[in-house]
Amino acid sequence: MLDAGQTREALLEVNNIEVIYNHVILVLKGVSLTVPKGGITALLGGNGAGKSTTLKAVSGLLGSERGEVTKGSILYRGENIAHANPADTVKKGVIQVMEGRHCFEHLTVEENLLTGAFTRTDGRAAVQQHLELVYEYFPRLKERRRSQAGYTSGGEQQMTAIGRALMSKPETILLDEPSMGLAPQLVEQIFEIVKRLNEEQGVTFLLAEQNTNVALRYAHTGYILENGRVVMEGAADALRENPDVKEFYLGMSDTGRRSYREVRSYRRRKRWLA
Ligand SMILES: Nc1ncnc2c1ncn2[C@@H]1O[C@H](COP(=O)(O)OP(=O)(O)OP(=O)(O)O)[C@@H](O)[C@H]1O
Repeated sequence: MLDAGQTREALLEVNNIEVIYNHVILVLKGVSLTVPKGGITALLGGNGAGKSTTLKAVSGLLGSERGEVTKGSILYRGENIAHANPADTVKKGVIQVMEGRHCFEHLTVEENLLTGAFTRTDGRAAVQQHLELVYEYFPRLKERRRSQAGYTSGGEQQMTAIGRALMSKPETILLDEPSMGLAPQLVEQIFEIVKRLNEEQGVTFLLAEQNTNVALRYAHTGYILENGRVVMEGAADALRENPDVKEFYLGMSDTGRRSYREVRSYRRRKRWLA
């Protein structure tokens, strides 16, 4: 199972991109990554590392925040989408679920889901059928379908946000921090659904997470970002066993406290990359 992320064809290739906000704030300093078709790829790193910015660069949402890809390319199925508008990117099959859910609070859960189908041209019957499919994955949303989204729980709002993205019939979902603010049991439930959507519906995921532990248990491959650069990448199981990842991102170590010398060499590497 863990080879899935590594052996399949590349769907999305981010090549050495630089992103600048407001013409002056350099945030991504040459990020490259590959998302294989049918895989779950995790983008990891602490606060402000550049995870959301990377996702927005792919989905085309940077523009609304005065951000811009100033170098490099973003190839989706070989076509450069680095400067595409978000609606065109959705039509190509790539959609982002923003951090913090962003439901339309005054609309019902079902109305929220239906807004996700706005780029579709395959007719109401197909949309209705797809809605039922979304409810199969999120039975809780079916129960809550007539509730105003603003009055549903954080977990239900996260489900609504993912369900709404699914309504566009995406090939790839860019999922930003699905675990944010949710209890561990709910986080696990959401990741289980991600896994099923990946395995049963073939949806490719690129997910940004601060929760390294859960992300590396569900992803096939991972990239760790620090300060706008990729500092480590590899198969998820290899990253989970990596002593630096264990110590700095999973809060554990094989050998108890690691020696100052080892920590220093890691820091030195970080400085080198900075
Ligand atoms: N619209 C913006 N204008 C200026 N700077 C921004 C903007 N959005 C993000 N940044 C800066 O870019 C850097 C990376 O932010 P980003 O949100 O991509 O990080 P992140 O890894 O997703 O972290 P978090 O999990 O906290 O969202 C941060 O220093 C942040 O302050």
